[in-house]
Amino acid sequence: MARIGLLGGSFNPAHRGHRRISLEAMRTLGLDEVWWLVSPGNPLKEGARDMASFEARFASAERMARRAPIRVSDFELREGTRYTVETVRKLKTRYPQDRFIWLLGNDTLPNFHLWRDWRGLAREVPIAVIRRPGYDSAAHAARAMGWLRRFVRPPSQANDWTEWSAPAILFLRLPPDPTSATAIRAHDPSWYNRTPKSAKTRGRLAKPLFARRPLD
Ligand SMILES: Nc1ncnc2c1ncn2[C@@H]1O[C@H](COP(=O)(O)OP(=O)(O)OP(=O)(O)O)[C@@H](O)[C@H]1O
Ligand SMILES: O=C(O)c1ccc[n+]([C@@H]2O[C@H](COP(=O)([O-])O)[C@@H](O)[C@H]2O)c1
Repeated sequence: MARIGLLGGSFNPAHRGHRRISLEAMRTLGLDEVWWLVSPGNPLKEGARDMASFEARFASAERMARRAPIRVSDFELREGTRYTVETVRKLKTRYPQDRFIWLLGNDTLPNFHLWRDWRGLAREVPIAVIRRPGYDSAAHAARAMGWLRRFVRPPSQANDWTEWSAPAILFLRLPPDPTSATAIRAHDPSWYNRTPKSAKTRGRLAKPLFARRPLD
């Protein structure tokens, strides 16, 4: 059994905040790996004009994940899933021997009640929430927290998450990292026009990334 953290995102682009929170979560939750699930299209960001191509976002994630126990995955593109609840159900079916925990930044909590079947998602996997500067009060006042609050686990039990039955939600006490893709795009507005030229990346995308097990 591997203990796997799932970080879904647009990665538009990936940045050192993604890497840092993944490594910190790995340590705190006793994870073997973190899988970055590059979203083909966040259902709540449909039509976003500053969204780079999937290939460019995937390549940026691969660069940022280098030399870390982080796997960048195109699982959602291959499986045709757009909603996290579907993705997680497919992952659990595909990798029944592994245990998954969903990682998210607390900036996503205020809109979590808009995710498709978010209660169903919370029943599938425990959720670990990572603080972002400036989002604490909005996250705790989030509409979804009205229901999720009763499932909050103390940070002292973080390493025991595989023993929990979902729903379970844990607020990790990690040093907040201010990095954001929005700020990076504001600084370099043209990045999303670039597409990766590397044949290596095209080759990687052309064959199943998860042929057997992601780390094989
Ligand atoms: N610095 C950070 N600290 C904590 N969580 C983060 C951080 N950056 C991203 N995340 C989380 O990682 C996941 C994927 O994030 P995403 O790819 O959207 O990056 P982002 O910086 O939030 O992008 P954008 O600014 O475009 O919304 C989300 O759950 C998000 O909350
Ligand atoms: O399932 C949903 O309805 C849903 C709605 C909005 C966002 N998500 C997921 O949330 C993750 C973070 O997305 P983003 O764009 O904020 O990086 C990513 O995996 C999305 O697919 C999922």
